[in-house]
Amino acid sequence: MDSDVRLTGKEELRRALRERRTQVPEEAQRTAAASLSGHVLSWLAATSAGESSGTVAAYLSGPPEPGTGELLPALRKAGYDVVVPVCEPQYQLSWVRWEPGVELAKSPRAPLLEPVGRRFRFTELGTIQLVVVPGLAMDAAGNRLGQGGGYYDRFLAQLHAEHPAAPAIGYLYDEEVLPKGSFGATVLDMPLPGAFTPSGYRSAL
Ligand SMILES: Nc1nc2c(c(=O)[nH]1)N(C=O)[C@@H](CNc1ccc(C(=O)N[C@@H](CCC(=O)O)C(=O)O)cc1)CN2
Ligand SMILES: Nc1ncnc2c1ncn2[C@@H]1O[C@H](COP(=O)(O)OP(=O)(O)OP(=O)(O)O)[C@@H](O)[C@H]1O
Repeated sequence: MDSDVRLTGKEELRRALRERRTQVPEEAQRTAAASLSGHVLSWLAATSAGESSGTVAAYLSGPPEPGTGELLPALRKAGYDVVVPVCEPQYQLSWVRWEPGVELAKSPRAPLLEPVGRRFRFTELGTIQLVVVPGLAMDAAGNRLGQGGGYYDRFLAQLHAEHPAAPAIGYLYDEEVLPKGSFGATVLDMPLPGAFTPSGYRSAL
């Protein structure tokens, strides 16, 4: 993970970041996923004053994303309801409850697996303690570079309008927290307050 990422156009930057993720050795992937999971659980324990209830909206990672395979069962074990996104038409997300062993099916809209089961709008989920947001990078101002669908920008705009207090935090490798201005942001981009990384929670400026 020590190769430089050239700071050029968004598409080229996405390609370089995806490529760098594919270079992370398996052992380092496992260690990173375990650290990330631990930081999310510690953050939740610290912010919810020991009350492990409510919903965490996370996602099912696919290679080469930082793994959530350890995080999701740890969240359930700690007492949270866990939901993961399903891609709907017009780049909307709905949410399905995740449990260990839940049946998965290939999304018709994205190269991803999604749980089979009842779909909820986020407004039906009760208290959202945390949204764990996927992405390829965050800059120091909290701007997020995602996969390019705009699913999370739309969702986070709706979430912010209805539940302004619900925290939405990135889930990245350390090297993906980039200097401010590393990529262009528009008014539609929803800045994050910070990101979980294997070394800990990294707050945006
Ligand atoms: N694990 C994970 N789940 C996630 C996301 C993510 O980043 N990671 N998403 C974060 O947003 C959403 C899906 N994001 C997507 C972003 C772009 C495209 C995309 O480029 N689709 C192409 C067709 C791709 C194909 O079928 O090969 C397109 O719409 O033209 C698809 C999904 C919801 N679930
Ligand atoms: N709130 C919104 N309403 C309508 N269109 C939006 C909104 N947010 C983003 N878009 C559009 O979605 C497209 C993709 O946006 P962008 O490149 O920022 O995606 P991304 O954040 O990388 O992707 P994702 O959120 O899926 O990870 C752009 O055309 C953008 O204009």
